[in-house]
Amino acid sequence: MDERLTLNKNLAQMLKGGVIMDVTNVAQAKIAQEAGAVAVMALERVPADIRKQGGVARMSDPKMIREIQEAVTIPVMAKVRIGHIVEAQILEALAVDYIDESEVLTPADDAYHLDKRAFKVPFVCGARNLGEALRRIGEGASMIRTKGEAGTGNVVEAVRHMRTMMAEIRALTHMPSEELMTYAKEHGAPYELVCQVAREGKLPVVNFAAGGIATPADAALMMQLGSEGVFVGSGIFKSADPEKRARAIVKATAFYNDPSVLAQVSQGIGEAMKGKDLGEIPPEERLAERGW
Ligand SMILES: O=C(CO)[C@H](O)[C@H](O)COP(=O)(O)O
Repeated sequence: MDERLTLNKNLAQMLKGGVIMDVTNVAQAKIAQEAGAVAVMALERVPADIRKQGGVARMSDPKMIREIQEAVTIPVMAKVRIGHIVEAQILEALAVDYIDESEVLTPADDAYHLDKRAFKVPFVCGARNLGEALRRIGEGASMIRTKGEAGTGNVVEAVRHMRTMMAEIRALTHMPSEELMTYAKEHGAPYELVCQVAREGKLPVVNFAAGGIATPADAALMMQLGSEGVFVGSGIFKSADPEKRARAIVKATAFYNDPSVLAQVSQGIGEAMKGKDLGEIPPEERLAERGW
């Protein structure tokens, strides 16, 4: 099982520097692939629609996932509700490339996340801070994404989560070894993983940013803050011209440190999704608060 976990972690490294796009049908999956996405996330509704329509958001119809798997050659990810063991078994049976145990869907279990070591397929999980990331990695996640606030078109939470994570990692690298156990206790993080981050100055798995990225500049910002790639959903398919915006976000993610390329790819790509101020979202509708 540990060999499998190492393999899965290495597999996720291959996505580095890339954009993973939420897609809800074959046409969108093809747009994503042609734009240069490194993977697609197959789901029935992008987070902005999940937010708008309300109700319980569940794993997508396997038929839709299969159609997308047949239509593209890049990896296909799909989401399960937090703690939903059977949805994860179904996605593994469908041979998706990654499972996202996602707070964007309505949690199935309000106490326990999945034991991801019980599966062969790699998992990606959301986190707002280092403690949460290390708990998910301890459960067997092969990839982390900061949560942001999905479906808002507002990057502020993604920035906050990435800055928190990077600041906590930096702080650990300066911490005297006798303080690490107390840190582990206070952050609810496995001690061995805390020691590893303190030694290496980075997470033991690849770390992407997600939630609210809506422009090429947003994607580049997350990369400059230390992200190793980005997930974009609503920001592309709720914009005026998804094809142009998808291509621009891919290029901006690759050339995140080159303002002249960023200026060029940001122009003439049509209107961005409208977006929401975080103040408009009541606390009970904050998706990032789901999970622990
Ligand atoms: O949930 C996700 C990752 O699991 C989405 O891919 C991501 O959060 C999309 O958010 P947005 O719609 O704001 O781009």
